[in-house]
Amino acid sequence: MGGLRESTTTSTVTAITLNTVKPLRRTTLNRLFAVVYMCAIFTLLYHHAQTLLFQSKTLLSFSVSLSLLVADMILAFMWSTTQSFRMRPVHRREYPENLKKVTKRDEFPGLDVFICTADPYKEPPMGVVNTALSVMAYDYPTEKMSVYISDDGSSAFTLFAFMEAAKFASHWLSFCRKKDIMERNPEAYFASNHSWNSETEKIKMMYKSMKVRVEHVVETGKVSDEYITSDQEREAFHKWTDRFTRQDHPTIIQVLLESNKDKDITGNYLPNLVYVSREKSKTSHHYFKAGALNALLRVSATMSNAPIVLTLDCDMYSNDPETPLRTLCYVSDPDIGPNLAYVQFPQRFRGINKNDIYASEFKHMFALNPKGLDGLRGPDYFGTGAFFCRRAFFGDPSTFIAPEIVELSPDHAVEEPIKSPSILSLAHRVAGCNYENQTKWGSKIGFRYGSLVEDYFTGYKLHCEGWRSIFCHPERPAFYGDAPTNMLDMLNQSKRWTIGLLEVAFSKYSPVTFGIRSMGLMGLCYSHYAFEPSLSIPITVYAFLPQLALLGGVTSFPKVLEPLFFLYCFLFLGAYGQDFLEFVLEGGTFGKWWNDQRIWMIRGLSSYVFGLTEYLLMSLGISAFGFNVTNKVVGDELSKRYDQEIFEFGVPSPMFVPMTMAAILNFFSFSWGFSQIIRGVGDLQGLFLEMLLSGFVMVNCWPIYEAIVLRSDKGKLPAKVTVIATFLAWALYYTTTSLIFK
Ligand SMILES: O=c1ccn([C@@H]2O[C@H](COP(=O)(O)OP(=O)(O)O[C@H]3O[C@H](CO)[C@@H](O)[C@H](O)[C@H]3O)[C@@H](O)[C@H]2O)c(=O)[nH]1
Ligand SMILES: [Mn+2]
Repeated sequence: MGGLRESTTTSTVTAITLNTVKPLRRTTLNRLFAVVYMCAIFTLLYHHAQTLLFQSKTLLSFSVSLSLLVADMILAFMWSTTQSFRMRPVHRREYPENLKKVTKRDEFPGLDVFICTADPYKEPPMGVVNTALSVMAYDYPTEKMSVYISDDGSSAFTLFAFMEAAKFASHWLSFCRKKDIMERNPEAYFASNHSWNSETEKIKMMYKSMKVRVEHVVETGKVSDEYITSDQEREAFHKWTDRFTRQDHPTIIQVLLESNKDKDITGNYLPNLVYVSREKSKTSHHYFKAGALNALLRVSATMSNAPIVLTLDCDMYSNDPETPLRTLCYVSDPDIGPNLAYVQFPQRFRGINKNDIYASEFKHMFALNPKGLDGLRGPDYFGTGAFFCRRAFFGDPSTFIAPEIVELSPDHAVEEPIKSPSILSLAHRVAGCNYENQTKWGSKIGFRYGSLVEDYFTGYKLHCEGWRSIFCHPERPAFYGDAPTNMLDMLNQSKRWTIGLLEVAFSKYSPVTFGIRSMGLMGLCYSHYAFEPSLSIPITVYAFLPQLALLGGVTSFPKVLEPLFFLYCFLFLGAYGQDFLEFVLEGGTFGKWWNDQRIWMIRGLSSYVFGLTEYLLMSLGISAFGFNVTNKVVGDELSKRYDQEIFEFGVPSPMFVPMTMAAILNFFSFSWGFSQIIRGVGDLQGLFLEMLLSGFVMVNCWPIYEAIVLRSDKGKLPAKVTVIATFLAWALYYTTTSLIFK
């Protein structure tokens, strides 16, 4: 694999540094530790196998040993996949200030921005508008930029919001340029900026009144006549006929701003702004977000066909106008450019509470692992905040796959203005719901179909084809998005991912087979995600089995000071210790890390289990699932509790049951063990590890105990969940102790 030297990429002609890459210092230590830890794992597995073969005389001890062996084998496999991220982590930096020495501004490549939205109630149009305005105001030649909105919710309210946004943009863009502000999301700017003058006051009023109109339209459910300012606008809304539904309607494409024609108030051109709601019918597949993105790839090809494409979720606004320039530092690098599929920026979230109680920063997924991947072929695609080279969607770096019509080819030049009838009619055609039939879209071309995590799957397929990607993580976050602020939203998101990942794990492209074969270590990295849901097995085993055994008078772990005791201690402390160190080195705090590992357990007992089950039911043809969009609106009361770091349950969801069962059962096994020791019946040495495990689970379950007994607010755990969980925990205890551990 050859050592990765510290390297500096310079443009050959001018010797100007655009980007640098350095291996992380901890790499050698990581590799050494991996060897030691691996030996420890093998010792434990050897011990389990021996116990199973030679010491398991009864059915009981056999099943306990077998379960522990299986659990530890899965943990060992998952550990090995994590090591692949630790073998070659790198750190990159880019120097956008040097860019102008290499390329002139008018030689910058065109940039098409895709913003996806799917539901005007879960994703309020004002949020989408703010995201769009923040990118329209990029420090980038406006005549080279086009912003496309994909509305899978096909909502007249969203279109209305963007008609308003188009008008406001002509003030906002020139305001940003004049004041040279960093914060170009109007909502965030007005919320945080306090040095007012009359000009700022004026534009703020303008923004507020737009917001009032848009929110009024959503609230009343009607675009009232007084808000419509031209016949053209009125005509656009005629498309929403009585027969129009979200699942069944014709294509709607509205060009709201046309660059080279529409100017802002100071006479500068505005970027293109296009609203697209692709055709839908109940009889054809839509492939959720991947389908939406492919429709935009085609529509944008007919209108602007920029070589660079930025994909954004509707909540993910720009926090730094320089971001596209950072991307260019890689795109225009002759050593990287030719094989480069995309430059991925981290997902960052605004409004996360102090200790990030739902671990939604996803530090491993969005910060630590990508650095490890970047030393190989590059980070996986996160679904948002990625600048793609359009060419990467058409074949591998050496073989170009031509699309079915030449106008969609990445090198096709658009000759006519985007509002011309021929362009508009082609755009409508390629947004049609039957357009993809008998084409390579979704399989060989564009974003890939077949998984609910279209982002992960698309990045994976691109890497398999030989493309590379870059992880660009500047100090000032490039984008900010929303993270779930209640337990159920978080678990539902995680469940959707679980299903999507399993779809890949058990497909013919499974990373453990196809992936490792086509790209070695990189395939192991992808396996880490694909098989993450399998962690639910060891987590469930460790949350219930030793505790039930303890209640049945059987111990599963070695006594204190036995050699194996130290092995267990080393394995536990080694894994947790290394994880903690990495987390903190990446800017985390103890509190955030603690919650991160807590949520890891909760997912293992909840979303992974339910995701696995739903995936099985789907495989058997019993049920189907869809893309359940994450809610991006937060009520006041909930938001208050979130800020106070109180867990939000509130609804009686089955997803809360297994974790509540674990909380109850661990409480009883711990208390029982404790009473044994107090009464002098049990010996502490023998029960020590069991007690430690139960104690650890209990500390992790503390918010659940609180939610059961101490709280009376709306977010507490519904009594129904407690009752069901108590009953199930008791049934589990009863069957195991009376039938198995008797
Ligand atoms: O049929 C659909 C469903 C969703 N979306 C859009 O997809 C985006 C992501 O949806 P969200 O509910 O916010 O999902 P998250 O779980 O928060 O998103 C993560 O996971 C998704 C895959 O499950 C990726 O697509 C996202 O980029 C990634 O941030 C949003 O902008 C939606 O509007 C569509 O355009 N069409
Ligand atoms: Mn999201």
